[in-house]
Amino acid sequence: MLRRRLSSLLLRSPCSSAVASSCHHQQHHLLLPTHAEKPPAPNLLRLFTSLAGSDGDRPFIAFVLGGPGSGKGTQCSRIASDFGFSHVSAGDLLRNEISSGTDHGEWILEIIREGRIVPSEITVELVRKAIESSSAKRVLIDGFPRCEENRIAFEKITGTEPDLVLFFDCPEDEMVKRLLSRNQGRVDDNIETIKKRLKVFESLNLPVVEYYSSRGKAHKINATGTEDEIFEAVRKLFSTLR
Ligand SMILES: Nc1ncnc2c1ncn2[C@@H]1O[C@H](COP(=O)(O)OP(=O)(O)O)[C@@H](O)[C@H]1O
Ligand SMILES: O=c1ccn([C@@H]2O[C@H](COP(=O)(O)OP(=O)(O)O)[C@@H](O)[C@H]2O)c(=O)[nH]1
Ligand SMILES: [Mg+2]
Repeated sequence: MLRRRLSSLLLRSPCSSAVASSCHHQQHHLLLPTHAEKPPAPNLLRLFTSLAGSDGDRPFIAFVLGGPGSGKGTQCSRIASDFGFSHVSAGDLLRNEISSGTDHGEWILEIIREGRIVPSEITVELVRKAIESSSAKRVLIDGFPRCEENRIAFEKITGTEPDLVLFFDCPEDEMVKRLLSRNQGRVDDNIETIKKRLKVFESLNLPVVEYYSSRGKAHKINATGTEDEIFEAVRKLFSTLR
């Protein structure tokens, strides 16, 4: 059961109490191309070589999605240093809100502790400001949007769609193993919260990947193997940026 690949699931799990009320449940079946199966489409190559995003003034934006523990943060650091991207982690922005003692810090902490999704009003603003304050021409948005409601709010408020979506595809048991040995003292890296996060990921985040897949923007990366092996697949996809 745990060994199943999330991308091949016909998602039927019922909404759990861990699911944010603002994000509704849908059924989805992902049919994504892997990089190995399919080289980047010509329009993707054009976008890469153009440096800026399709709106001219704004940076090239890549959303980086995948389940908890799939290696988003790890791979984003490497993409950032090898390909000149700025790395915006939505989870880190939220944790900064908690540690800097903002008004809503305790509320955000409770949501993260329960594995739920922070309302778009908070995250879209944090992500938007981070993009705006970055001088980089290429930005990775790690771990956002977490649900369709996040996606729609981001696109509406910024008037922008990502140029590219990376999806790290990893079996659940591997993600659980990685999270339980992450050792960063995170309140959500315990088995109870991890189970909730996996449910939220399946029911709310995978539909976002499927949406972008249907728009020809999502690229699936096999996220099993060593960090180096995974980065090799990522590197192939991004190498036209150099
Ligand atoms: N390919 C890999 N194999 C084994 N462990 C990994 C791999 N990639 C990342 N990790 C480790 O797994 C944990 C989760 O990785 P992370 O990048 O934080 O994932 P995410 O941001 O998707 O939750 C970290 O402790 C990281 O060092
Ligand atoms: O756009 C976001 C990003 C993160 N989170 C919350 O922050 C937690 C940790 O997110 P992060 O991306 O750091 O976790 P990862 O998937 O990298 O383990 C998530 O479980 C959510 O509770 C959220 O609500 N919205
Ligand atoms: Mg992360």
